[in-house]
Amino acid sequence: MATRTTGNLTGPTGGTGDAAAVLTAHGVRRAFDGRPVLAGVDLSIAAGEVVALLGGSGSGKSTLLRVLAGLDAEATGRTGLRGTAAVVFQEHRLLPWKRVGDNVALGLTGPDVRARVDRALAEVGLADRRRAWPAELSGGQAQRVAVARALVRGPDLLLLDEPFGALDALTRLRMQSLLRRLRAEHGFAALLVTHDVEEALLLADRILLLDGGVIAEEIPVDLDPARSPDQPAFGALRRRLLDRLGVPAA
Ligand SMILES: Nc1ncnc2c1ncn2[C@@H]1O[C@H](COP(=O)(O)OP(=O)(O)OP(=O)(O)O)[C@@H](O)[C@H]1O
Repeated sequence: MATRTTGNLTGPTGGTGDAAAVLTAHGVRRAFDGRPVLAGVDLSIAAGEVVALLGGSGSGKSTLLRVLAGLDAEATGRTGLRGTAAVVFQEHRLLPWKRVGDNVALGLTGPDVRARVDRALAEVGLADRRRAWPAELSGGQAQRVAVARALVRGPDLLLLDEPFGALDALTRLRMQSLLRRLRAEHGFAALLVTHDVEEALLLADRILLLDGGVIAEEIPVDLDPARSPDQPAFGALRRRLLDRLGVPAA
């Protein structure tokens, strides 16, 4: 397992002892202006596993994801990534002066780039928008391009920071089902930051609750793959999570 050496994050290069893990973190800490936000986070994500990271607003979810993505030079602790990771943020972050296809191709090299881009766009249902400009896309389409841009790299791990948070409810449902399909087809692992309990239950194999700067609770989602919110077991887990997050029953 390659170990991150960005900023103050250090660790052994030979592995962390967690052979099946695609991502590990040990004792990750981050403070802003002397105020600790991450106070020693430990986690491990197995190859192909989808883990949702839930927590109240300001609990440090996005901070943790940035650290795990290698985007925070100030964090301390140890992280390890096996293979490649790609990140999708809440905003699509497409370059407005590049066409859709060129956004997806960004940084790729080789004779088959065009074919890979076409395949990735087809997988997110945008085969016909390769020459469009980002400004010509709806919010949902732009976010699909962001997913294609991640997918085209063949990632072992997707780091998803509220990827559907800015979308309307219907588009959000469509994107959730797209992610489920892509995951089934490609088998990537994912860490999904969300504050939507239902989204976490629909997509994740396991839920981590971030509270007080640490992973305060880990909840396995023992639901069948064809899960749906109207199943009693789904409802029971939802209630348990909402209770844990301090949301009173209606
Ligand atoms: N660059 C920064 N400078 C100063 N404080 C920051 C910075 N980034 C995050 N914080 C603070 O760290 C805390 C955690 O922020 P973070 O965005 O990680 O929380 P979150 O759980 O993702 O929240 P939300 O669910 O509302 O998006 C907040 O109090 C935030 O104000």
